[in-house]
Amino acid sequence: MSRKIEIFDSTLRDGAQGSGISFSLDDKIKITLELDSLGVDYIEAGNPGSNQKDREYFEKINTMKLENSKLVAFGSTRRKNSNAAEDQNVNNLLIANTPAISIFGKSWDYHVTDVLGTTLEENLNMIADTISYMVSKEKEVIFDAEHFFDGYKNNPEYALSTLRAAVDAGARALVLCDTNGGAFPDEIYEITKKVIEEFGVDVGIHCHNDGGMAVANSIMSVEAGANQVQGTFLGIGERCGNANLSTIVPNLQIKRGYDCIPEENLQNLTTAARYIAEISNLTLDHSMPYVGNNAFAHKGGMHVDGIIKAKGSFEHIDPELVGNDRKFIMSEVSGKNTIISRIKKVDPSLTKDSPETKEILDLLKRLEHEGYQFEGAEASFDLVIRKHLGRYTPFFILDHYKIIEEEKQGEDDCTASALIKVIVKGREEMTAAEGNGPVNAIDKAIRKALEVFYENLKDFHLVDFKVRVLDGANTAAKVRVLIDSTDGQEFWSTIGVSTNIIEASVGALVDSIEYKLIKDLEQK
Ligand SMILES: CC(=O)SCCNC(=O)CCNC(=O)[C@H](O)C(C)(C)COP(=O)(O)OP(=O)(O)OC[C@H]1O[C@@H](n2cnc3c(N)ncnc32)[C@H](O)[C@@H]1OP(=O)(O)O
Ligand SMILES: CC(=O)C(=O)O
Repeated sequence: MSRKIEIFDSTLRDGAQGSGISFSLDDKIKITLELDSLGVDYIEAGNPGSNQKDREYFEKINTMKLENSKLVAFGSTRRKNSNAAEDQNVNNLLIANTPAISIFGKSWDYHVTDVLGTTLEENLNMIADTISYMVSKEKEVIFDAEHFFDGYKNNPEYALSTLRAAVDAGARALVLCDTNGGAFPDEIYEITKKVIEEFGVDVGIHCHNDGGMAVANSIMSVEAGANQVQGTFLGIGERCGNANLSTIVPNLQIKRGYDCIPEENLQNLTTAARYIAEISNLTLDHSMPYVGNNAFAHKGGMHVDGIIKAKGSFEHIDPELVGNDRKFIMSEVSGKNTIISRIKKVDPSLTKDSPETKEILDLLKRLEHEGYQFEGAEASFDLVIRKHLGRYTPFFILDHYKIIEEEKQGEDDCTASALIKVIVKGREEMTAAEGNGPVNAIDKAIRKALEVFYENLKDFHLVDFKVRVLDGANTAAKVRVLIDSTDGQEFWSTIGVSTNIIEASVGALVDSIEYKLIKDLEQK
């Protein structure tokens, strides 16, 4: 039987201490339900002594039923020279009505004297008094020993005495915190081992990432015997963040055989990470291990060739295990194997050795040399393939366009108008539109003209527009425009390159509309 490691998620508490993170009440509820369905053991969801939103959250979440996770409220030991039963913040923890409570207390003597401003003895009393009060209220208490590793290195006897005070008062688990995030994996391993030998109770690990080692440190603590890992789901948190659970869980479960979340839920890891990023209003780092968009993306031609021949040749795990996908990225460092799967979508009879495949690869490399970058614009590359293979009949011709830019005073945000003429099946259509900038105006005018012929363009819109100046900053430099579009079902990206920004934008826009029309026709 594999050893059970409790997964303790603090996205909603320590994650919320990350710069730029602000969860609404609704966000907190959604993230809680997602973590519960993934099967994490504990969700530390807030500090009811800190703010009204956290108090409202506990009120609301307590009306819902969680299937897998225990809710935890978080707060400090009582204030110095007082009494836990009369401490407002301590009592606020009880209002949260959670089965478990995390109490954090000081374990570094320097913090006791210089931050709390009290005696070493009084800090031990604060720990013992607060925990025994919570235990008397039938709470499961998890003691977060703040700055434990720094404290241990400075004064091991005192750091251990804080843990002793917690255990004697009834704490169920001792969590060793690398609060400043500067410890090394070997130190974490040695110190965790000593604590486990000394106390024989459940021990957890809580690491911050200031030295870039939070994941490695958490894993070394588990290897030393810890059976709870605290972290945040995407590694968000104060300063450089917390240990990233979306990396730790698969590392422990797939690579080391520990039991972290139900086996069948591992394949939901990527979806959960993307959902939590969306709710947190974050762009998920494409390179994030296991769950990032590029975690299994192959660009080098030889790597793609290797993967096609032998799946394990350039991947540490099968991406499906964590619900992620393998991707091949088109670029000037591609080989024939990278592009053949896209060519086959247009003409299944072609193979890697067909002359057309070599011609398209050469064309790709030439276009990339001219400034195109198909890595982020695969829809445009599909059109390049179709055009080269003679499998492309344009749905429309943009005969000409004219842009008038306007300097307007006042509130009106329309700053440009476009006049365009399109030809569809021999019929001409002229339209004009105003927009917030020339690209917006021309986009509106083309759509207005084409919707007369193609009703399905009504549900299509642009979601992102990026411009990059190529070869230096002079005014004759080329620009590359990338447009992301969606019709609510699918996202696609197209590219245009020119010395003229409007021309580059129109190129990307026309490709995007053509791609949508071809896609819909073929799906009929
Ligand atoms: C390592 C960690 O992540 S610990 C968690 C840190 N998280 C947060 O700080 C977010 C939530 N915090 C808050 O909302 C606020 O700090 C509150 C409401 C809890 C407290 O606010 P205030 O009462 O105004 O105090 P403030 O935040 O300015 O100062 C912290 C106080 O807590 C005391 N304190 C700090 N740690 C502890 C502890 N473990 N036990 C008891 N008291 C503590 C400090 O000594 C200081 O009190 P003092 O001014 O009397 O010396
Ligand atoms: C408790 C906590 O968040 C820390 O020590 O980092």
